Amino acid sequence: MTGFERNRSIFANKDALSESYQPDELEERDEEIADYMDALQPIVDGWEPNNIFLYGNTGVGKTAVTEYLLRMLEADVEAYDDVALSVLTLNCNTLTSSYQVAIAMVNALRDPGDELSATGYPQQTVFTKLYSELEALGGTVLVVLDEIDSIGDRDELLYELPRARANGYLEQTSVGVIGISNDLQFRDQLDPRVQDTLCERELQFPPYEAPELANILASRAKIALTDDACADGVLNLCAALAARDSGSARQALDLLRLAGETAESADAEAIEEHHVEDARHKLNAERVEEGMRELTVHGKLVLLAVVSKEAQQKTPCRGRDVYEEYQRVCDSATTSPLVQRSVNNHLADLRMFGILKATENRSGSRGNYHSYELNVPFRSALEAMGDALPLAETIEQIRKYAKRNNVL
Ligand SMILES: Nc1ncnc2c1ncn2[C@@H]1O[C@H](COP(=O)(O)OP(=O)(O)OP(=O)(O)O)[C@@H](O)[C@H]1O
Repeated sequence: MTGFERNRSIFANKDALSESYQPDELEERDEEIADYMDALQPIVDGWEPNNIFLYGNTGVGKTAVTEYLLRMLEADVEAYDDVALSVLTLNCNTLTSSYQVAIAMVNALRDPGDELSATGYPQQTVFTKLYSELEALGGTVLVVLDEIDSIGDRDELLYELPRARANGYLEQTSVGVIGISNDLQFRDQLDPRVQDTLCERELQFPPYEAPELANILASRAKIALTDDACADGVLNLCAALAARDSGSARQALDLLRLAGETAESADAEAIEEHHVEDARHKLNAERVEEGMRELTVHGKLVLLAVVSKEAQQKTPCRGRDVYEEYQRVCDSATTSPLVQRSVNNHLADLRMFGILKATENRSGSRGNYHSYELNVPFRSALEAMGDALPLAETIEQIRKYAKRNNVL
């Protein structure tokens, strides 16, 4: 066995393709940056900050542009003695109510050891503690709430925080909230009063198109890859695939990184288009597997029933056939089955997640019904279920059927 040896044939700085990397320059967002700067301008002028709501699909640069502009803003306001700016950034992805967000804000502002516990206070008490932490800061405080939609409809803080000064809770401090979301419906679901304050300035980031993604990739590849590490057409292919699927720069960068890793482990001298294709398959499979692992136990058992029907080459099949198979699967898992209506709900969810495909059939006077089949590769579904369910024997049986029927 040979030992470890540094490999720098493809990557010069692989970290430049990672999620945590902060690029010095942002490509293709000049217009959005200009609007964003305009919305932040009152802070530099010494006035009350705007509240800003920023939305757009995943991976379109909302966080990257926000971090870039706030770094710039913090540096530039140093020139003005009458502006004291503090920025408090919070990712709300695990915080599902105003209460939890307020606790997290207080704790981010307090010294270690002096934090609030996560439960046990009336909400208004937590808000009062938050106001006193904010008041102690003085000046302008920008509160950035990324993934703000996680807060759901328990959104009182989003109403109260921007009005804290007007309502007399703060005297020395002005608060501006920047809410960031990739849930396009969140804004519309907000209480109209919250909408009015929070969405004082709205910025929308559209998905990237292929030529824009190609430029983003080219500027990142200069830092991340060695010279000649990319065959002609590779960056354009990554850009085209990501543009067609999501318009996400994250997806384009992930594709390039994974294609580079594939090329590296094959000892290739450069990344070729077929490495990108391999990377795309791997990323798709990972995405589906992640989705499948997050299902509830019965969601997984319903999916396993469809996998089993597929192994027997009996798909597309009707809901009631899936239900019979599901009852057998529950039997082998020694789990009590749900009623058919609940299984139908699971089938609808699996379809919504893109794991199953359903075709509508007409059956004359008895109305329409759906036929279900897998919408993901059989092998990925079987492997994900193998990892997620303690049903080795049943899964082995399904694998045997699948082999016999050339499904696997
Ligand atoms: N215009 C750009 N120029 C350079 N890199 C970019 C640009 N836009 C996005 N990126 C890069 O793409 C990745 C994803 O961007 P970012 O995290 O800002 O997306 P997002 O819109 O906040 O997504 P999400 O809603 O999923 O959090 C990051 O690595 C970021 O550096």
